[in-house]
Amino acid sequence: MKKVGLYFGTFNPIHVGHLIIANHMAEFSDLDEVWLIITPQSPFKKKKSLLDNHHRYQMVFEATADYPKLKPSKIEFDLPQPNYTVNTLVYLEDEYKTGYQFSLIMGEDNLKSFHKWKNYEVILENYHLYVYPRISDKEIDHQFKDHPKIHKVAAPIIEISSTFIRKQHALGMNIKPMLPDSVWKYMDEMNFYR
Ligand SMILES: Nc1ncnc2c1ncn2[C@@H]1O[C@H](COP(=O)(O)OP(=O)(O)OP(=O)(O)O)[C@@H](O)[C@H]1O
Ligand SMILES: O=C(O)c1ccc[n+]([C@@H]2O[C@H](COP(=O)([O-])O)[C@@H](O)[C@H]2O)c1
Repeated sequence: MKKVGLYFGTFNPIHVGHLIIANHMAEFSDLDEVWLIITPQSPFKKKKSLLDNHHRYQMVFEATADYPKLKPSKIEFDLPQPNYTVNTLVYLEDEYKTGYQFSLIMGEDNLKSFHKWKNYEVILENYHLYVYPRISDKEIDHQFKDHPKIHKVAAPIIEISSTFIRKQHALGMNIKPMLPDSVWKYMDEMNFYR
């Protein structure tokens, strides 16, 4: 049985914060692999300055190329938008009928709004959540505190966001250390976020 952690994100673009979390989960938890699922349209996000799915996928592909336990995934590309995670999980279970055990990876910030996700109770009934620390003022809903399916993983906190990277890059600031080299090169050559 392969234990796979699903790490969903817009990845517009993927940055070292994402990569450090994905690698930490693959190396230091009981997960065998982490799949980075590029979400075409996140339910709570606006489409503004959103790069084409395939470009975002290509950057995740480049970022994870040297990490055999990290795999980019296009599975949401052909699913209805916005992409509700519960629907993707149903699709995944159908595609990978045997030999896989899926779990979700999320930051503490997302856990704090998890009660607003579509059918979150169904997700929690069927899947384990691996939660890493994130800085935010909101409180964790009492129903998620000490929950047997929610596992805290002490991954490092790296407060970088794709929004910051896009904005500062457009202003001509040097954001190079925040991206894997291959991602920086691809983004620069393609003139993204200028
Ligand atoms: N620096 C970070 N450290 C850990 N987790 C992060 C970091 N940045 C984003 N995440 C989380 O990783 C997942 C995928 O990130 P996503 O690309 O959707 O967000 P983002 O980087 O915050 O992008 P944006 O700024 O465009 O909203 C989300 O669950 C998000 O909360
Ligand atoms: O299913 C939902 O209702 C739902 C609501 C918000 C977010 N998500 C998932 O969580 C991922 C990270 O969310 P975000 O908004 O922090 O980028 C996003 O890519 C979606 O796959 C899912």
